[in-house]
Amino acid sequence: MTDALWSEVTRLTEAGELRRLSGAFARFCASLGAASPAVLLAALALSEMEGQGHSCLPLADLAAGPGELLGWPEGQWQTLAGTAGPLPKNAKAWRAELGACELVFQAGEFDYGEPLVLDSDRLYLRRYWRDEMAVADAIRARAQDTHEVDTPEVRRWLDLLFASHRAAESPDWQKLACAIALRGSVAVITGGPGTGKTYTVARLLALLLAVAGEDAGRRRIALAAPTGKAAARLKQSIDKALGDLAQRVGDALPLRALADRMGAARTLHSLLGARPDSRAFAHHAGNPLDVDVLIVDEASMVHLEMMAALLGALPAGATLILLGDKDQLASVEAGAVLGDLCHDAQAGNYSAATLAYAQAASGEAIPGQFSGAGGPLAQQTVMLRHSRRFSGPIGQLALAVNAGDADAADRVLRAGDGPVRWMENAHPAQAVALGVAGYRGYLELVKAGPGAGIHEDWVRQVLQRFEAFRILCAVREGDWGVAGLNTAIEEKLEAARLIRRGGEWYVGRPVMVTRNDYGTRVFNGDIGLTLPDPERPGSLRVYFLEGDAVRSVLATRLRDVETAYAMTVHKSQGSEFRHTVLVLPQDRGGIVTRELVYTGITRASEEFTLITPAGAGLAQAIARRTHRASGLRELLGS
Ligand SMILES: Nc1ncnc2c1ncn2[C@@H]1O[C@H](COP(=O)(O)OP(=O)(O)OP(=O)(O)O)[C@@H](O)[C@H]1O
Repeated sequence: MTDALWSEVTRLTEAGELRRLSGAFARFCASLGAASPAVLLAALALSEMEGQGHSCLPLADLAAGPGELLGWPEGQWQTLAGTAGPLPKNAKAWRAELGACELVFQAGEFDYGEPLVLDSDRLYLRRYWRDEMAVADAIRARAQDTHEVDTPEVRRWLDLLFASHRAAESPDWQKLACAIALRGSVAVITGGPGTGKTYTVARLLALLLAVAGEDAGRRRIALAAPTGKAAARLKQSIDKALGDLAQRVGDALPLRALADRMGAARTLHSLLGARPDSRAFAHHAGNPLDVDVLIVDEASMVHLEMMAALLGALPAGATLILLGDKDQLASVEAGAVLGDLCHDAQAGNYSAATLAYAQAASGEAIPGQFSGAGGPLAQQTVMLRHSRRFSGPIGQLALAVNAGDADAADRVLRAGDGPVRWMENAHPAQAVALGVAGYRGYLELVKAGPGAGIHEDWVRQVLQRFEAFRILCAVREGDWGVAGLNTAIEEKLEAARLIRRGGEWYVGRPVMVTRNDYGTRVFNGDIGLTLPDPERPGSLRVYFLEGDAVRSVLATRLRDVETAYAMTVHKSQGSEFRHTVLVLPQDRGGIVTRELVYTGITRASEEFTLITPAGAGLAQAIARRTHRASGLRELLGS
């Protein structure tokens, strides 16, 4: 009876329409025991959903046909579903069908370790269900764990710490964020670029120190981020903010000692103790992290499994502060954790108790429009709403895109002066020419060599110049994608005699690491430049910049890398470039979304160029939201 289904699965797999893994998973389910073709079809769809970052398959989507959600061509789901015989007609009927199957675990039943889990009206792969439950339970428990605060004392400190400026917004959400974070064991501070997340968190650290009294010197504070670059950036900005603050508060608080004691910011992988060839980390509930306060930046990049591992490894008494921009693209892997956690961030939905506490502790009154009946996490979440370094045309464009206002975005793009440019109806050659011009600066410095100067200083300068410009793509394949542009840019750079390729590795080649390698300590997403090894003439090393520190690995030791003149917007998260060029492909439906365009724009600090071919459908892209199915919001009770 399942023959028709398997032959359609084979056909779709061979046509590249279906992941090989999904077919294999469905067959694995079939091998475990009696499962109807309908259940096998659901397992197949669930695996495809996972491949696209969804943590579950809502039964309503299954009943309606998840073809659109999966971005499948019209009719493809119907054809596949047709081979599975008559299917349950609605979510309720699917629930009954799946609930009766011995491959499906339901809460309350004896757990045989079935591969599929049905929770409420969502179907999960067991691993994602376990992670989602773990994240929801841990966050809920932490959000409810608020403690008594000496509000007059906190107010005095906040007035001192925020004394040097007039708030750019009313109420002063930065001050409120400190007060709210102080009382709990979790806080989420979200905001767009330049809204002062790190500025705020530096003051929060000072506040924690101030109220810790005699314990202050013993508080262990750790900084972390999903990538090495983001971690280095976090440390740099916190150090700077603490340094500025120290100058002002003088001896009132030992802030310099605090900065020294914090040590370097680490990647989440390294903080948790990632081990080669294992998904398990050295730190977990049985061997928790040795921290009192953990600050995680760029939290939008943290996927579900990582968040579950992080929360599992955090001691109960420690405080977790998550920083990030909820409107950026979600993590590459499954989940949209920050987005889910920030469900109430825009509206606030603060309870009367939160409003009263926040006013007493900060002196700031949260306007009535932000009051509501949000769950426990909403009470511990603050959105910073005013950007300080992003107010010009780039900021206006980002705001317009984020608000879904295609007309406003169009106006900024067409103004045609200043730092924003739109090359419309363009040809890929124009993106290539821009690339050659943009990369010329660092390649000329490479050609000039270190001269009589210090090799490391030259390397740092070259890397900094390379970091000033980047081409970002929405897709990997095709003339408008990473692969096509990298090839074309390399050819043109060679023709312009800016590079000389003798083989795969050549002087000046920028590379991106595509897989974690614990042996060489390079991680997925790290970007480095290939330059001569000063110790061994004729051999090449790849140099990575982390903050101001330079690290290098012998080029031949790097296995999983790709050339990185152009890279995907996804991989650019956590980085910022002086001039960012965003290349969008022809609209093929589904790929280019509002979050992708917003993330691309917000990578630019001084100059932004958009390049689109005819028929790019920018307005449609801005209207299209990324949707990731997940049960986290419901599980959190918000
Ligand atoms: N209340 C404030 N008063 C004065 N300057 C501020 C204030 N808040 C932020 N700034 C300044 O604005 C700039 C951006 O702040 P910050 O780096 O903390 O933002 P961010 O939200 O962390 O940005 P990103 O998302 O890019 O990391 C910094 O130069 C910071 O010193």
